[in-house]
Amino acid sequence: MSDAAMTRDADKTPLVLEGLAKSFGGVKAVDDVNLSVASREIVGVIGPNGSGKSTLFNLATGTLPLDAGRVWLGGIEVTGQPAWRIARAGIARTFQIPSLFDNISVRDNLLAAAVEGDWKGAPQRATDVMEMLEIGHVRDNLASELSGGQQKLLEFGRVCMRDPAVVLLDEVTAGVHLNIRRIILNAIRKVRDSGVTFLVIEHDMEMVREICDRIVVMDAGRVVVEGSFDEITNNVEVQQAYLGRRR
Ligand SMILES: Nc1ncnc2c1ncn2[C@@H]1O[C@H](COP(=O)(O)OP(=O)(O)OP(=O)(O)O)[C@@H](O)[C@H]1O
Repeated sequence: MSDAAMTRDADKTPLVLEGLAKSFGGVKAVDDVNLSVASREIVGVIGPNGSGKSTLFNLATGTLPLDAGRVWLGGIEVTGQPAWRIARAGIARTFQIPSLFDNISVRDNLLAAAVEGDWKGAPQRATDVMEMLEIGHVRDNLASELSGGQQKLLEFGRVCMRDPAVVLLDEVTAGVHLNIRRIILNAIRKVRDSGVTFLVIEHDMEMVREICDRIVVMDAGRVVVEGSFDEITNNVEVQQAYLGRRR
């Protein structure tokens, strides 16, 4: 961590986003978003296409530079730091399209993720992760030989190998077979129970209902509503956001 890093001893909240903002030309992709995610909480981020969900993830992980705002991980400010350094501070993410090493095996993909994160006990952890995600039978296959769903499992496995405190999942179950969806849901719960905090972008409302403790709804770059599944599904503003009507 650089000298510029600041600590907030009183607040070890795993993830705090304060006033995040990002515009592309005239489009306010993320517009003054504030969000705290508590330890072991699974928070869902939903909203129509183009509402700013992926941009929010890119800002939180340092993949995109912020126009304004601050990011805190476990009480340590990481605002403005490069993505690799923010990753080392304990945040890991998946992408809508898995980013794997195509030409090495499943097991080596997992081990490579540990090299980037925490190598301690990596070979055993890789075995445990493959068992949890039910991909042990393809351990020696190249990543490029996997089905789309297996690639999603492997990407989630790579996140687990980094031993993060906070995980950001970007539509991790989109387009996968029901069986793979079940494996991912169970794995998320198991990893959460081990002490990890999740922020998940999800279009699958059934998954949101099953797994999220709290849901934030984005529309046009802003958080419009926050609450439980029942609260947000009964909310008029949410219905307006999804139907595309503006106040
Ligand atoms: N690199 C970029 N350059 C220009 N505009 C961008 C860029 N990335 C995002 N945008 C715009 O910012 C807005 C928010 O996009 P973003 O991808 O964050 O939304 P999203 O909620 O993740 O959408 P989806 O559900 O379709 O993935 C959109 O208007 C989008 O066109």
